[in-house]
Amino acid sequence: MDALIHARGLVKRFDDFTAVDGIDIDVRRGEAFGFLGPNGAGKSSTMRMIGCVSPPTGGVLRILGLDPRRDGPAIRAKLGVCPQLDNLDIELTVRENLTTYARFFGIARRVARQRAAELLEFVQLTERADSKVEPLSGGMKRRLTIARALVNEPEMVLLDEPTTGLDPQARHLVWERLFRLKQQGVTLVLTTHYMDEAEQLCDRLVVMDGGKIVAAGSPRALIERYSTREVVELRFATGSQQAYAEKLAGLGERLEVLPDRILLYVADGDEAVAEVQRRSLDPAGVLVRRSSLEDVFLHLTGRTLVD
Ligand SMILES: Nc1ncnc2c1ncn2[C@@H]1O[C@H](COP(=O)(O)OP(=O)(O)OP(=O)(O)O)[C@@H](O)[C@H]1O
Repeated sequence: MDALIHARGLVKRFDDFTAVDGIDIDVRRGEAFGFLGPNGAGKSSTMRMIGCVSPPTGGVLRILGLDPRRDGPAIRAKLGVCPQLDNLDIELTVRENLTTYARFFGIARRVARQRAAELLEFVQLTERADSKVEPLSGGMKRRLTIARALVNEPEMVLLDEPTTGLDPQARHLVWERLFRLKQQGVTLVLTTHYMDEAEQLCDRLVVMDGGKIVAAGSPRALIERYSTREVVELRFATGSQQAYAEKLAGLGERLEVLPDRILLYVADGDEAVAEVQRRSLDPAGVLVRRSSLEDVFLHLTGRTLVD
């Protein structure tokens, strides 16, 4: 197996706090690999170790077959990094952000200009090439940061929460570009706390919580293993959720009581709704949907991903 990232028992400690608590991962060439988890799960700390900007405290870590403790500069030269917060140079134009960055990699000026033009086309910013960065929308800045991460034609691109803070339309544009990169065979490694992002983009992912991996696999395999086919969401206008939960006993495989709704895990949602009606429960709101990674996370940790 051609593992671009190989980690065994990887640990990151800050003083006496353990942010990453002995994780094992293998990322293969050409796949999109995700770290899914809530804030503070240890995703960014892991990414920073992979990006060779933060040394591991313990365990084994190999990136592109090299040792980050010894070969940091050589590894970084082959990576594209899209950090959680855009750190573009706001005094430069859109194009200059790419050409200037290219110089850090020793790319000749003429090649850099050509590559910048191609990348701006790719991220659909050609028309803004000569404008300053400041007035760009959040989505445009994100796309420019992604373009910048591609300047050195990296073997692997690291994206820390690529669409956090973007509106739905801007998120879709970013997803679409990342999907295109994936189709071109670029290995993508991303962190996210959005289950839909993980489902859309990742071939395989690990679910992290409290510095540990609590589950690993493809989105589909995780849903099949840890959830049911459908979920019925019930909202009750009055009375205690717990009292309703008791009346729903025996319905479906599993039941979760959240502060604002009850989730019923079932094979057939419509059948379950009919049974709810037979029991004269009369919920104020009913929604039948397919299981998602959110349900996997809830099942594994007892908490929702985004509170
Ligand atoms: N430099 C640091 N010093 C001390 N603690 C840190 C440091 N960096 C991160 N942590 C702590 O480690 C834990 C994991 O943080 P990390 O940023 O890796 O989580 P995350 O899953 O990426 O969450 P987020 O979505 O907020 O970035 C957090 O509790 C955080 O406060």
